[in-house]
Amino acid sequence: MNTHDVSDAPQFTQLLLKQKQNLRDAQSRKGQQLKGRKSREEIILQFRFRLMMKQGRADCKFNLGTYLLLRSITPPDRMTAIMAIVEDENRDVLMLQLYYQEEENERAAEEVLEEGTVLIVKEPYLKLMSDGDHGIRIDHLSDVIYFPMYDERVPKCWQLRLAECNVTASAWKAKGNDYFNESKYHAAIGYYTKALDCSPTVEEAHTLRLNRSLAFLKTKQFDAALSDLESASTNLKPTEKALFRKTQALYNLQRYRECCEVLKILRMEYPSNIAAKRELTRAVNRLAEQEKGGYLFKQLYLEATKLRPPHLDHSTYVGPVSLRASGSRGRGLFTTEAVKAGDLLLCEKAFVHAFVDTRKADNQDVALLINAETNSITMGSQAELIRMIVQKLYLNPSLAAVITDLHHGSYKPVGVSNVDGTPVVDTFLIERIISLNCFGCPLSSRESHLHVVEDEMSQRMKEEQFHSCGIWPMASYINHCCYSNARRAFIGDMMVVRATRDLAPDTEITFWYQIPVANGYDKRQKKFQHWGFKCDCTMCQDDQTTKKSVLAKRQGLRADALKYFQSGKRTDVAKIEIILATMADTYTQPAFEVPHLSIWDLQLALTQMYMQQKQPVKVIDSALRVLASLGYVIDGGNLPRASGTPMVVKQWGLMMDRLIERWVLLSGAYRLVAPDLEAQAEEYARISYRICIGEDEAFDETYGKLSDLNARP
Ligand SMILES: C[S@@+](CC[C@H](N)C(=O)[O-])C[C@H]1O[C@@H](n2cnc3c(N)ncnc32)[C@H](O)[C@@H]1O
Repeated sequence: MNTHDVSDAPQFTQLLLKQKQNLRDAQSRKGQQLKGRKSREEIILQFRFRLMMKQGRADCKFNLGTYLLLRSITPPDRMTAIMAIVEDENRDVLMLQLYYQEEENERAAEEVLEEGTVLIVKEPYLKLMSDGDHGIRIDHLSDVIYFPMYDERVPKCWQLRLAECNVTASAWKAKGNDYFNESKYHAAIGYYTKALDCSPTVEEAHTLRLNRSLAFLKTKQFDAALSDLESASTNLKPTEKALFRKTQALYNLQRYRECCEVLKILRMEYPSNIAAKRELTRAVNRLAEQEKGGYLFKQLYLEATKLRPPHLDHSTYVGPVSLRASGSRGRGLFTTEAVKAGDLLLCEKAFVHAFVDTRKADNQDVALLINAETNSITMGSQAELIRMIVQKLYLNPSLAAVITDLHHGSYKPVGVSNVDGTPVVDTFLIERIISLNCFGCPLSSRESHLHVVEDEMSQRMKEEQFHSCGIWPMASYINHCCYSNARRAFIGDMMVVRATRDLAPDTEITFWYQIPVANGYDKRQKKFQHWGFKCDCTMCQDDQTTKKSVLAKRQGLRADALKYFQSGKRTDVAKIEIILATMADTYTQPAFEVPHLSIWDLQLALTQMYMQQKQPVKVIDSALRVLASLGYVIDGGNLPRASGTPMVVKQWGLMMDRLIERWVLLSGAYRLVAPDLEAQAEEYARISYRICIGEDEAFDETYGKLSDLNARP
């Protein structure tokens, strides 16, 4: 949804075909033995040389067997994957590539695959690389088990520090502390764990769990930190540190109510703890957002402007909606009570959000993601999104279901969630989930709205495509409908979903996966192929049942109108009016039942012309026609009218960004000829703004900045 899909671009289609051929070739080699391999020395030398030159590319893979016991014999290199040369017990060597690892600033490659690391690779895939060499590719984090050097299972010939095998718990703990102090938290966790296995005293075990919990917090393993803190305090009174760490884990797992409760205890028991006071305020704010939708949207905007990546410290609010079955559409979100146009349905924090800073010229964060099974190629940060989700689920298994429950089409996930105490994260499942549920997003909808409004006619109907993207699990349950009743907006990594119409209880909420444009039924449906459905909304049905000759006539009239617009002659206005009236006659159903998609943007441009000609009465008539063509039913807005009659939107139609500006224009035009309607039109402008941008606290600032529209020449 709003991602940069380049599946149909000829230069990328070739890439997809090549990738598919590679996969077919790989499949045909499945189970074969390696032949004609280079010598051990040659492979090591080449890798060390590569390490210096920083080169290498990947292409295809096939299955080797059940598991391999390996030891790395070179320092690691980091490219897309972390790589090193590994040997088995027979001293055969190959390149090992670990994909979807933490970033260098989170965990150095040296810490993941230090020279001498011993590991087991489950179900290894042997990959033929583009340079003709072979490598072992690991896509699933849970396919690797690392053995610390002190582990008895490490083959004798590889054990370096046999003398350490009988060390006491306190000696292991001291080693853990050393690693912790060097910020090598994963190694520290390993040593604390070893110490806990060496029959520590109750006090020792308590300290070890406390120490390990901090290392877990540092490595974002919040589940494990919590579990340590809970078992550390079963017999003993929780210490100040333990309580504080518990609040950190709970906060990061977005368990704000529990977090507040622990913080209150902490405040009571240790009143001088200043950090706890600050944290309590923060957690209370998150709870108010989570339970009541109490957001200070201006604050959110400020944060989105300053933070890079724009990952805001705010929580998710699920409004009056619930997840239910939606017939052939699978599951969907439904209203649980009546809502008004503009009401908040969801304000969701991204589960993960991969940001591409469009102001940076190098575009280094943009990558191509090719899916040979779904025939799709996207450009953006989706590959990074896979890495982020895989990591987050691997580190915090309690969060797995939030993602794995999402729609994944025909993909059959593996049936186990845990092997040998390690969580199983199926990277290919995550990839499929991203492909069907990911949203492309701007830095903020306000920012992209300003572009839309400042663009001229040629840009108006362009689908917005973004390189930043994220997963918002709750919003992912919303199905598509061209004639939708909700819209999504973004403020940094927060998605705001509001109703675009008044909705009765138990109404299914829908929004656009792709903005509906007047380019015909087939072209519209093609965009949904990727998700495997056809839209059957009233507009799509109408397009399908309208005779081809009528559609062609409509297209012809549209082309004529566009020509007159381009000429920009004042005298052509009358001709455009006639064309628009003739186009309206090609529809058999009224716009309040089936919006007239071919007309609204032309009418919009006509309103602009009337505004430039300073004809307020015409502006009012034309702007109301724009709204009517999109399905709005408005009472009391047309002229002439009896003063004092209120203007009421009886039915809301399709919500397009540019309608905000039309309402602002209407407000300005009414000021001149029907002043009692000015405020009413402005109120509708605000509601429309709130829907499209997510909030209306910055409405005055935005429309002030756009200059006084009514004063434009
Ligand atoms: C992002 S998911 C939406 C939630 C999904 N219905 C579920 O059960 O989890 C997208 C999938 O929903 C279904 N879907 C969405 N809109 C639909 C529509 N208008 N008609 C039929 N199926 C639709 C398609 O299977 C699509 O691949």
